[in-house]
Amino acid sequence: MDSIIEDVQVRKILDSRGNPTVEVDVITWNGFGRAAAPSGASTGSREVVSFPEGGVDVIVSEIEDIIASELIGMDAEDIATIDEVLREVDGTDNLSAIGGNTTVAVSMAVAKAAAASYNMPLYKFLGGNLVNELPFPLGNMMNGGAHAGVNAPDIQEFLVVPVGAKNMVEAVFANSSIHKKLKELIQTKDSNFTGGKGDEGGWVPNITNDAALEIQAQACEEVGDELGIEIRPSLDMAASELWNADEQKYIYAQDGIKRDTGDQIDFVKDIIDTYNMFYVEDPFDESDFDGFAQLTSKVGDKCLICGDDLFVTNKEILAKGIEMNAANAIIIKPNQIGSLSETYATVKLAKENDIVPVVSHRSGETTDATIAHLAVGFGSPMIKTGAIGGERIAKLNELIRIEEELPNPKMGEF
Ligand SMILES: O=C(O)[C@@H](CO)OP(=O)(O)O
Ligand SMILES: [Mg+2]
Repeated sequence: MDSIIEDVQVRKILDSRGNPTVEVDVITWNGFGRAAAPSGASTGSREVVSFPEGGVDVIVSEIEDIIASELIGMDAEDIATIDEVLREVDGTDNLSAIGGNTTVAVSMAVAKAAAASYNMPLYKFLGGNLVNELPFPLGNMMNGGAHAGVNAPDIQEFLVVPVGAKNMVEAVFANSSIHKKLKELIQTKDSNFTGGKGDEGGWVPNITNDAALEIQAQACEEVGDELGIEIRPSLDMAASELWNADEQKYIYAQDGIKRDTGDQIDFVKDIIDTYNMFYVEDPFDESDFDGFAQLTSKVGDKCLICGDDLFVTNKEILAKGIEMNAANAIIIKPNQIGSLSETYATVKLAKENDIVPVVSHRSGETTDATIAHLAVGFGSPMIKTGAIGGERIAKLNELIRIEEELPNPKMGEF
């Protein structure tokens, strides 16, 4: 009774890039849940479609009523059934009729309303009373590729993980210290640096990939020494954006270099060895399971090789990756698959097969902090959600609050 849905409301709001997105309110007899959907820039081709034709306006003017009439009277606790109803309402495989961003925002708002109906935080509603692990923040420090301008490095994201942090507060502030340190270090390499930032709050320097890798490592070492904790460099190469299918090469425009798959394997392996990388995401094109598998077999014992565009949070595609030993980590973005229950199914399969699930933001975000709760509730040892900027700190600060609430908090285990 407490969690019976009484109303569903959809509105158009801004995302961090100034684009429209959907926010959904779900009202139950005794609760209320609100969630907003993010948007990607370097999207995987097998992701569900974010918005229907006509965009957010059509969702508000036409789809809201259809969803509300289906969901009113249902029990918000029954998330999986509600997610099925949303898929039925849509009727397509890729959610193009009502949009994966619509379904995911409804799905997350339903879960939050169910939790609120019983006066519970979402992480506890999803994970139970015994969850006590917090995710290490994978923080974005410098941006290139599709998240930055023409003169930036080709590698999309230069990230760090404060693997030695003993708690969330220490981890979050270690990342912000690295961010500050990098501003100084960029200035030594790029005298025209304006302090400009990319879509996720990382700096956008006009320097080569090599120079960026060097100062990333230097910042980790210097700040790590100052704070007395180990901080490791990481990357999201978003290599689908670099792959030219006609030439069968990865194009590094900033460096004027083209690499075939063999060169790319050597290049990435060399970076991992040289800089002691903790984590490398999407080092190959989204269709190249074989390239992923080759790299994972070479370095998977010492580095997380993570599939984002490769797996698009899709359980069936992950199953193929598991069979091929393509990766040992997976990015978890609810709006790639369109619902909370399908997101959970993918996380579960990953964990059962020792694949590290990394709950993640998108490059276009809102101040919605739901993914902080998903990371804790699903027991994800790492969360990728930037380092600074309002829409990024919304999640990090929520994790600080969750740490304070937990009776026995500890950092996650890999
Ligand atoms: O590639 C990525 O991992 C993400 C988030 O960092 O970017 P986007 O949301 O543009 O896909
Ligand atoms: Mg990625």
